[in-house]
Amino acid sequence: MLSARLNVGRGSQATVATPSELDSASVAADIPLLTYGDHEDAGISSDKHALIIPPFMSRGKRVHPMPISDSSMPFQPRPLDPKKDLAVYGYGTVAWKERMEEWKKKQNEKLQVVKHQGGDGGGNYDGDEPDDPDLPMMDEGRQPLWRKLSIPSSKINPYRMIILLRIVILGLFFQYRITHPVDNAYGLWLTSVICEIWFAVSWIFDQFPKWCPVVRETYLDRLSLRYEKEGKPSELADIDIFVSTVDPMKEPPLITANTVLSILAVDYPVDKVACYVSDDGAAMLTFEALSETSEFARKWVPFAKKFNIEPRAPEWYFAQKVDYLKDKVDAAFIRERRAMKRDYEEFKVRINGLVAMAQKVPEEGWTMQDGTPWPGNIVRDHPGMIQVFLGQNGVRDVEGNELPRLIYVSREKRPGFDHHKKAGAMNALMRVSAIISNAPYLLNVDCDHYINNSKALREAMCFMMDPTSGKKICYVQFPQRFDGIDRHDRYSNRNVVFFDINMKGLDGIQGPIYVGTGCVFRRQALYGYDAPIKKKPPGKTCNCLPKWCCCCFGSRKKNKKKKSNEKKNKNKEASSQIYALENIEEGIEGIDNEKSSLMPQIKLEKKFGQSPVFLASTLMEDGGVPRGASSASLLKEAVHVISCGYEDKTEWGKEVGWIYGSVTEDILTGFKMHCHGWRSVYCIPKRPAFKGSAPINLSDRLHQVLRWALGSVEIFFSKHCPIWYGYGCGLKPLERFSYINSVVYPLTSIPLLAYCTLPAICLLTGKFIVPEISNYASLIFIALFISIAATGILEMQWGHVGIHDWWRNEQFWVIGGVSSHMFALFQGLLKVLAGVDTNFTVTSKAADDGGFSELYLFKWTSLLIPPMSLLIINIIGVMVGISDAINNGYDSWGPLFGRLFFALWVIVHLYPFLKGMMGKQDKVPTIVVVWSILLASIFSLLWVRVNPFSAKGGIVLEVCGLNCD
Ligand SMILES: O=c1ccn([C@@H]2O[C@H](COP(=O)(O)OP(=O)(O)O[C@H]3O[C@H](CO)[C@@H](O)[C@H](O)[C@H]3O)[C@@H](O)[C@H]2O)c(=O)[nH]1
Ligand SMILES: [Mn+2]
Repeated sequence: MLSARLNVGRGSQATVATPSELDSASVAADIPLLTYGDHEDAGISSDKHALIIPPFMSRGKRVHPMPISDSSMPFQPRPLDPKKDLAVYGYGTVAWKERMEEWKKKQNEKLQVVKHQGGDGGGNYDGDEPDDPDLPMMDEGRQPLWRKLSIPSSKINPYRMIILLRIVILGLFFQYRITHPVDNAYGLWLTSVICEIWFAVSWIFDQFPKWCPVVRETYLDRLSLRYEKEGKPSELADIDIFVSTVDPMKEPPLITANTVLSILAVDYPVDKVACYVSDDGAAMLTFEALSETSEFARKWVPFAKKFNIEPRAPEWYFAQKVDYLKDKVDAAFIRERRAMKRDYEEFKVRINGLVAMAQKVPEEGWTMQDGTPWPGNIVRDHPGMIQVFLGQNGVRDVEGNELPRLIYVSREKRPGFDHHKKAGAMNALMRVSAIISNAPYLLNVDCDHYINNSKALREAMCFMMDPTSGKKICYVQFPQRFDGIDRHDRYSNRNVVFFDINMKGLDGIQGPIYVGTGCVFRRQALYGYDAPIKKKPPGKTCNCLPKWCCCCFGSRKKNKKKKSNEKKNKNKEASSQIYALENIEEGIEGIDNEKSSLMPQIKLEKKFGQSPVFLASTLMEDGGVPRGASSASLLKEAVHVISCGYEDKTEWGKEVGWIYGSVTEDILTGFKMHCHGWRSVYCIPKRPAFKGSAPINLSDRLHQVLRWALGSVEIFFSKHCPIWYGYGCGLKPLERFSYINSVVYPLTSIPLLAYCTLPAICLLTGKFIVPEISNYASLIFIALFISIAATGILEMQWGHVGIHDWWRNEQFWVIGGVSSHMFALFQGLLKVLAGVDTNFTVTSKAADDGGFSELYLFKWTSLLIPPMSLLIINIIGVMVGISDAINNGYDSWGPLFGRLFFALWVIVHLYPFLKGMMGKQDKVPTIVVVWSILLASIFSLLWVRVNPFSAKGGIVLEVCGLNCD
């Protein structure tokens, strides 16, 4: 039996025993399983073996040496990277080549008559993107890695025309509305006009960011030609991938495991991928499941790569049907697929076994295999934990190939500290990854968002690594796509209108907003730096000009920096010198404002916190791990940077990393970057890059929308409100419009609620919000109606959105508006006025996908009251109106028509809600009925009292009585 040492905080050490099946031959000594504790602990360095964190398999079939080597050796965690190491030996080669390529490209561009196809009204917002589709270049590898496709002018120009027309019509409409008050229903008229003005304003904010939509096309083959030259190691950049998970009960480990497997099997050089899993729940279940996953990955990854399968998340892969007869699949594949399926099934059984075991927590908490208690037993009060499950040196898959790294991280939690939910978790991962792998790019995904297109990372790299435009890009956002949504998408979970229309529009301005998952970042952009200033036109040779001019060649700067790093390859103590030198260089080269002022170490510490290793890593724009630090200190450092107090008095969450202060940390984080002048890019590969799950029952969906809206309200009331924040910085006006739209939309719930109540009031009182309509007025109304429909239709056309998706979106806009958004508004106000904290209710991700039983699941929530009440009073209104008309004869049908139309508009929008309420059993839960009838009847009675419509009052109650049982 082998025992492994556990690094414990507060000076003690414990030993963890792993099962006896451990292959002892592969391990020479005690190996720590899990690193945790606080920074002050010096225990690590006292034990030589503790310097080695093994990527181990807890059920222990194999133990592998750790990529972080012994302290006596210079720290060298990865094999030579040709791009970086070339820089060390002869800096000239790469940079020179790039310059040549750039020069040639520009020459070619000059020769070309640049055709601007279609819709240049919006034109090219940022000058130097490669816009020309077909430069006849000789070498495919030198061509741009992507190009922008404008929407054909035949589609976009009519769209713009209609928008302008709609503005004119709106103007006429308001002129009429304001000059024609309704004398006998002044209140109704005023309310409706105020609502309409609000709708018009919010329409403007929503509409204009869609003025110039673009889509983009990537060229993966060119990326490959450029950076993966034959016979040479790949020059693609490293990527650290972050997976966040918090509650293994709501986020089943099998789902997280699938996401992790899809990451480990991604089509990218293995030594350039590191997967970090953040466990905010400090759950031993997650830990154990990950351990199983790393073992299963050794079979899964080679299989997935060998047969080039898609998607590389086994659950979803095996859910696909393969027609063995149709596609002439080869026998080896069939055999191996079958075997793999069996293996996966066994894996699932093991995971489910773990889940079953985790259902009942033992009284004394969880115990690890050696009998020591699991450090995360108290979820709110536990040390930081790090475990490297897979590393690169020595960890092999069953075919003997290397695997990407897999690292479990659970940041320290102590009572009395604000952990900042997901944003805090992401920031902790950012620091750990900076110390362990420090890739220049990061990808973050929710635990349920697996990689559906194994080339997704390459897609992102086409933008990020593009020599001309890449440097300005802070992130590449992919649309969120979903599995397991009912065919009708009843609650508009797919969000197609947002992902296929709004986001494409934003891509034509300054880039899509960040949506929290499926997004590849430039690490430097997350560090709160400004975007690089626009390059000077090439042609000037840098060689003959003073050094400060060299900012036109970022690559040179970096290589220089590498060089200086290389030389000072000593140890941590010498690192302060590195900063000084780095900073001098930065200062001279003046690449960005913040770094340009000589930034002494103290200043850096104030910004990033007190970790010399981390500070050093931030200065390496090209990534890579600072040399000269011992692995002991790195290990200590990694645990140190995930400690609770680390962010105290730093800029984390304020200017650096994921930004705090809102449960929708995503909007805020992206917003900050755009304010720093960065541009983002929207990438929609043909095969969706990522797929996730969405809440499919009504209550969960409403709660999700509530959280989003609450996040927006939080931003609205914060200093980061886009209405006031960040003028005079890099944020473009139309981009600002969109951010304003994304934080004010919950306010629309108030006028929306009023507007949905109006038709019922009108029907009950026999009054209306418009006076007797003239011909002119009806013309305007019809024109407005048509222009609204036309913008919708044209939008659907250029966005390739179906009418069904569009309609669902409209419906859910009303449903969510009158329930979730309104509650969010009040919760947000409570937070501002009374300091009541908001919490992040995680949505449950269903582990089994069959049958949509979830769809019909009914969970009571007060969110259901307002839409239900609206529905009831409008139905009552319609009945009263009709019976009234029947009583009063033919004449009263004319005026009734407008009111009925208005009420039916509300009812059809709320229809999916009604269906959701019915559940499967066609029965509305009693509590909802009671509440809604109560509200609706109080309301109706009030109206009966208030106005002399009393003759029909009896009918109100009668109808109600008939209707409601
Ligand atoms: O304290 C927390 C709370 C949540 N999460 C993670 O945050 C992610 C998103 O949670 P989920 O409940 O799935 O929220 P959704 O509404 O589905 O998520 C969308 O909206 C969120 C903002 O509200 C974004 O953070 C997400 O990336 C985006 O997919 C999950 O991976 C969680 O594990 C944490 O890591 N720590
Ligand atoms: Mn989710």
